[in-house]
Amino acid sequence: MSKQEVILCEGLANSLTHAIAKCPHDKLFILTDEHTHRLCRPHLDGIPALEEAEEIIIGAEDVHKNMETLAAVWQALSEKGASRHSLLINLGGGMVTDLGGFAASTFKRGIAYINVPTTLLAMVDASVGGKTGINFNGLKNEIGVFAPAACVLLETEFLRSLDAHNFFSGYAEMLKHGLISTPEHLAELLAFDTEKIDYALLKSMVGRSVQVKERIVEEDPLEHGIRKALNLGHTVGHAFESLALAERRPVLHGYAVAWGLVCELYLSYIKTGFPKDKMRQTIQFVKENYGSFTFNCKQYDQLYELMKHDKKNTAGVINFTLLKEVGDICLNQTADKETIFEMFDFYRECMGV
Ligand SMILES: NC(=O)c1ccc[n+]([C@@H]2O[C@H](COP(=O)([O-])OP(=O)(O)OC[C@H]3O[C@@H](n4cnc5c(N)ncnc54)[C@H](O)[C@@H]3O)[C@@H](O)[C@H]2O)c1
Ligand SMILES: O=C(O)C(=O)C[C@@H](O)[C@H](O)[C@H](O)COP(=O)(O)O
Ligand SMILES: [Zn+2]
Repeated sequence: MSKQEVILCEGLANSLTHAIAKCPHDKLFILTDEHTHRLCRPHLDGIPALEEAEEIIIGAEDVHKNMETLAAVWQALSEKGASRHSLLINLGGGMVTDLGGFAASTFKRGIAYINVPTTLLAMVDASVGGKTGINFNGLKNEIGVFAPAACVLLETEFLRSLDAHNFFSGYAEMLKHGLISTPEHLAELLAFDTEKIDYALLKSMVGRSVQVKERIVEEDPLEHGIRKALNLGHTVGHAFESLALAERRPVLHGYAVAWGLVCELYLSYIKTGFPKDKMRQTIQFVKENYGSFTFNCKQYDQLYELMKHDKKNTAGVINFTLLKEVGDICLNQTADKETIFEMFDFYRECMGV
């Protein structure tokens, strides 16, 4: 997999113009969702390289990260005359970059694409690293391919229009990066004033956070080993997200990850000796900022079944990424059903569910 260029922009117009020039193309397409078309597309007005670009607009949020939307994007590319040599710009959050990246990398066996992430989550995580795909059969990212964007342009000015829920959703993936990197990075995240956002400081933290991901992806782009660290919190988090989707009470991905981190830090504490004080400190942050996902003990089996679909699993054995310490990662950890149910009991008790 080719190395991906990730640029923390000082001026999006210049960076985008250069990025487009580096991708020879016959036709240019811009993919947005209905919100980013309204809120973010105007930031690109007046860029000469985009003058002839065709627009493709899809529905917003994860309920649209599906086959129907994917087919609609293929259809639009086909009808608007895209060729093997066309270029797609994904302007949006992780939903747009995941689905747009998958549409691009499968259309005519693959056209180039550039990601311009507009949410915190997409900037620090989704737009980088080449995981693309859609949800299918009630499961997260069940269909997809590894296919990196030619270039990822991070313009943190977009974050000024993000609502608090989507801010915290992205912040959960930053916390995950803190937990798998260094105590200093985690401490900085836990101390950040999320009520009165200092956007200059946030920009530098976005830079540090995305670097955690970049370094890991560079070492293991196809998730044979260390990339599984980026999945901390997701074995349980994706099960929460799928259950919520099935019950028509969808939750934001980062919220599911935050609650998944609570569960998987507990597993880390009992199985790999993660320090109790650091577990409590992180859980406190989650309790204060994310509320809780409600479920009862009758749903444990359903969550367990969902976890059996995790992509890290082999031969039906549920695979977790756990921690011995902040930054000390234990891959390929398993837990029996009894321990997993004990973990759910812990979650419900400490989150007051
Ligand atoms: N590929 C990966 O490595 C990876 C990593 C993490 C998450 N993901 C996926 O990313 C998706 C979540 O991404 P997300 O959190 O960005 O959600 P999203 O793309 O659904 O965006 C959330 C909402 O914010 C709106 N929005 C986007 N930019 C905005 C802006 N600047 N101002 C105001 N509103 C804006 C969107 O229109 C949407 O309504 C999930 O599907 C998740 O599975 C993928
Ligand atoms: O980039 C990765 O690798 C990750 O695991 C990042 C996650 O935050 C992200 O949610 C990813 O889409 C999960 O991938 P999946 O393989 O568990 O579907
Ligand atoms: Zn994630």
